[in-house]
Amino acid sequence: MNEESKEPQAIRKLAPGRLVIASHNEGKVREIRALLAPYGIEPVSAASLDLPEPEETGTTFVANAELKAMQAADLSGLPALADDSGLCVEALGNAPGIFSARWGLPDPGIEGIEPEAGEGRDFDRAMRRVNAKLDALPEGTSRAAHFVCALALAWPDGHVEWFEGRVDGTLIWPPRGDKGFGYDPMFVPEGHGRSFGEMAPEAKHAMSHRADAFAQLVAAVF
Ligand SMILES: O=c1nc[nH]c2c1ncn2[C@H]1C[C@H](O)[C@@H](COP(=O)(O)OP(=O)(O)OP(=O)(O)O)O1
Ligand SMILES: [Mg+2]
Repeated sequence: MNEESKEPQAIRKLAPGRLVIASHNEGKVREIRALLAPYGIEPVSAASLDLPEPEETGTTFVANAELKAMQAADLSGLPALADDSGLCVEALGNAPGIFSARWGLPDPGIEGIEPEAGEGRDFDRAMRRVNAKLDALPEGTSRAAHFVCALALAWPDGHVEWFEGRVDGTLIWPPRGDKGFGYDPMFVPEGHGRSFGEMAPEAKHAMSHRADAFAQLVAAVF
């Protein structure tokens, strides 16, 4: 398929305002909007449609992305794009992984993570917990980590397509930068000196797990 024939198909399938971003995470929604903008797609967010936040009962990133996308497509009658992502720390058996958002809660209900006082999701807390787990391991333990992003695109007829992206890097302490979201300030991508928290959005989009998954989605769908 040449470029000219791809363009009209993209517009027909995913017209502006005809795609729901099935995410309640503002940081993610901001990034997904920026990644879709070059294709002329202006999605509506799950929050603006008052869609509920489903329970993420899957055991993989893909399963959770699929569940979030299917629920949003079902409730809205529109195609829906969901993102399930997380930080995998190799020396921690790839934790926090699919529980990356939960590690920011005062009591994540996860064995080996002490409950704390407080309310709401807090990524300073989540990053501190990751760093404490690494510090408890023998000196010289690898601080290698990767982010994973699974995207699921669900159509109202029940058809789902999914894509998975990844970026490798190292965890630093203390965290650096106030850009991005989540674990960005403690993650330095391979071959770079700055953390995701120190990078402008365009720099992060040039190499992130989310951009990697998006490239696959764009190649398959547009
Ligand atoms: O680029 C990233 N930079 C930093 N941290 C990141 C990134 N990508 C995912 N993460 C971490 C934080 C996030 O909270 C969790 C995903 O959990 P995840 O369930 O997929 O998302 P969520 O609950 O925050 O929003 P929602 O499910 O409504 O899309 O992993
Ligand atoms: Mg979630």
